[in-house]
Amino acid sequence: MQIGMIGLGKMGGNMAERLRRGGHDVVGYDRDPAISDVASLQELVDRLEAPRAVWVMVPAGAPTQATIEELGKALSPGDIVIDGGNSHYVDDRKHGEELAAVGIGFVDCGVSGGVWGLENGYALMVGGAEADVQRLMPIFETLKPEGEDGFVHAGKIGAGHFAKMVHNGIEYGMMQAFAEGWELLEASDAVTDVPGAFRSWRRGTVIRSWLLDLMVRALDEDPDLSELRGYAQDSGEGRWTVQAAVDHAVPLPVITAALYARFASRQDDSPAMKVVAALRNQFGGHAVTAKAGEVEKGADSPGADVIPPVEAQR
Ligand SMILES: O=C(O)[C@H](O)[C@@H](O)[C@H](O)[C@H](O)COP(=O)(O)O
Repeated sequence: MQIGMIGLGKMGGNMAERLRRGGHDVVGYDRDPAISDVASLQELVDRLEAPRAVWVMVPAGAPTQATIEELGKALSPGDIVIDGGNSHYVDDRKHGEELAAVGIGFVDCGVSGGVWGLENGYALMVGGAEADVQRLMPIFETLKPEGEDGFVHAGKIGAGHFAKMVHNGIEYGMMQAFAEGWELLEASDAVTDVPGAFRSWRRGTVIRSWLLDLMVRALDEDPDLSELRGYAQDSGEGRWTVQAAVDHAVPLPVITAALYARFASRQDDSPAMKVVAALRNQFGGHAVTAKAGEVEKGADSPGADVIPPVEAQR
């Protein structure tokens, strides 16, 4: 079928390519004229036959909001907008209502698979009215991985991004568990081949998974990850997962800790731990470490209350 794709970056560009390979007629628009098929969003709309389907694949937040507002003015009743970015499900409800007011359908679609999706297919989590989703099935069929799984019509508008948000929360927790296991193996001298241990877990174990495969790939490229800084960004989905958990009073200790570990990774020096050190010094005279890195003496001798690693105690 014919579809417009707005945003031809590493996700939208690859999705447009997968759709073309699947026989669809894709008209792509990007702010970068070098990769765009048309000069403007209006030209994209003019090039599509009504009733149109336009897939928005731009960063969540203000860029998605601005694009949907523009489409609300340029499209006609009966057309459908699909938001395939990592939008907050709360925004979907607002976008759905705004477009419905001018007769335009709206479907939210959480997309997983990253840069591997072009070849492997993208897992799709869709929210919207049954009739709109059915109309878009040829597109979803081409984008999704081959076989039965990799697609869900999760519920009404917002459900697709809600499902993707929870998926990402799980992603945070799983990645953090691999990360902590790796740090412990590296800290101890018990296992002399740490990349080998991870590689061995890819077959037969309970924790074999794509994330484990990617971990092995990263260790193949840089066996002790010495090229990287321990600094992890986040793009919002983990925060929204924790916020939703608070709204529903659902305990989410693992995902919350994984999110906070990312925040901690961005601090060169922890303000909170300064307070802990200062209070230990105040009430117990325990040693503190000065900014320059020298140990300042408290009532204890420096390091007296530091428990040595188990290996050193033997
Ligand atoms: O399923 C996926 O393909 C990923 O989850 C993808 O959507 C993206 O890599 C994350 O959104 C990154 O999220 P953070 O920047 O929050 O780690």
